[in-house]
Amino acid sequence: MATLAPRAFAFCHTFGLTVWIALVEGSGWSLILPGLLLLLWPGVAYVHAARAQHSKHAEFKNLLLDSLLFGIWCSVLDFYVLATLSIGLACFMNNMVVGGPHRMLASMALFAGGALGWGILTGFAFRPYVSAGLDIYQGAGAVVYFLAIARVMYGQNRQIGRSIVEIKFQNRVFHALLDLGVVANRASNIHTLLDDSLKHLHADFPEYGFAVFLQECQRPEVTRYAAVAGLRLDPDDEHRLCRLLATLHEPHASTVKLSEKAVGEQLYATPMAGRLSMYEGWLIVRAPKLDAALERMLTLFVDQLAAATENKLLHLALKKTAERDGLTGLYNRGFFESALQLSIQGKTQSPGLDFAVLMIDVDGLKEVNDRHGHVAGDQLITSVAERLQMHCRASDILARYGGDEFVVLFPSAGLSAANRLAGLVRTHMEDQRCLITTAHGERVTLTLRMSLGCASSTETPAQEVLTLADERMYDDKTQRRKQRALG
Ligand SMILES: Nc1nc2c(ncn2[C@@H]2O[C@H](COP(=O)(O)OP(=O)(O)OP(=O)(O)O)[C@@H](O)[C@H]2O)c(=O)[nH]1
Repeated sequence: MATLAPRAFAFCHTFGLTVWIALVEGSGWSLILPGLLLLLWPGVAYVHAARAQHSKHAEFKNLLLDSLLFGIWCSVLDFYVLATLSIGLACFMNNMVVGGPHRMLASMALFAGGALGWGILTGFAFRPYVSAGLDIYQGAGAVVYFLAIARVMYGQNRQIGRSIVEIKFQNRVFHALLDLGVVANRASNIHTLLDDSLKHLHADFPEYGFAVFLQECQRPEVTRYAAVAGLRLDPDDEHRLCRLLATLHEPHASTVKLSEKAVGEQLYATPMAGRLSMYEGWLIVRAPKLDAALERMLTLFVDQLAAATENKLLHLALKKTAERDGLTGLYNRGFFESALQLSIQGKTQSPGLDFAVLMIDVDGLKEVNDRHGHVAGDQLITSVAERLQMHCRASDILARYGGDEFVVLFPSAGLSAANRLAGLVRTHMEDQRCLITTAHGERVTLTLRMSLGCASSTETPAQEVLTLADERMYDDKTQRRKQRALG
């Protein structure tokens, strides 16, 4: 399509040449009438290329047909030498540009074939020179034609340059989106997810600065999560920005320009607009200006970030429900049993790898429930859980095993670790006072009493460690009951 104008010029110019020669020779309409057919070809070629499924291929074919037609026409014009040279050169060059040496050779063959074929059909006639005026006409036409072709090539080169820039940008966007997916999968919580996502975005697009804020839907003034990368925001700036975003709480569909006065930098905010169930999210970007490409990119990032955050929130909630006890927040029995199975397997595979268990039972919960109600019983359980948690180390697995039973697994420690914790519980919790509020609002002080049982894989086969700890805990309980009865 781009070559329509140069091609139309070339054929019109050749028609002019034909008329000139016809007038000089006096051959009149016998040359001019067939020459008129030449004028039709650029239009036919254009329609052919425009309607073809692959218009580029159709245009390349048209360039080959140009060679054949011009070969015939050079023969018709008795091989007027300047025309033959310039027209032939134009055909070869055009084909070389679009298809390399092979296509140029094909163009040469068609040009020569057209010229020879027509010569054989009509008898060869040679008239290499007509007049100086015609030479000037032909020379000027050739210059205009080659310059017009150069202009077409310049336009196409610029377009290619622009396309390359756009493709590179889209490539970066694509890579950044992939990065976000990987980061989201790896992150163990929302803070890490947002921090790492923004770090990757900033590494992929160092020319922009990014920030993300998740505000509670019901209370937009409360920002629950925030992450920043490549922005110079001090805590005051962050607060100002959060307040500004809270005022934009009405759902926005697209990116909004934020007031420069707020943080001293030109920032744009793209909303996550309903993509998160519990939060209103904003992706902030520092950019010199907002154009269509940047806005498209921000929408993609926001989609990806919102989907990753929502998935992570759901995943964490599910994990919590599956692993944690609803009342105390400690691990539940299911999680403890899976962890215990791993320890048992570990002991089978590496006999030197010991583990230990401590069982803890709160004495008198039934009485608390009966006397003060279940709310008070719940408070007692929660209070014990919190105190136990304080004495456990990060590697200990503390779980609520039953109503008033707690259990601690020491996955890679022996009996001494279990005894150490049992000692701490006896010293710091036994006989401690625990303040609870009954269902009727009365404040009651209870004394904490607990029965304990420790066992380790150095004492009994791995599968029986928990049973042994349980038996020891009941022995302890029986002992304590006897002592209390005596006391
Ligand atoms: N408030 C409350 N009570 C619970 C919960 N789970 C179990 N219980 C109650 O805890 C009591 C446990 O009874 P027992 O095993 O006899 O406990 P205890 O009274 O401490 O007696 P010993 O453990 O034998 O000293 C039962 O009354 C259960 O109904 C809970 O989540 N909240």
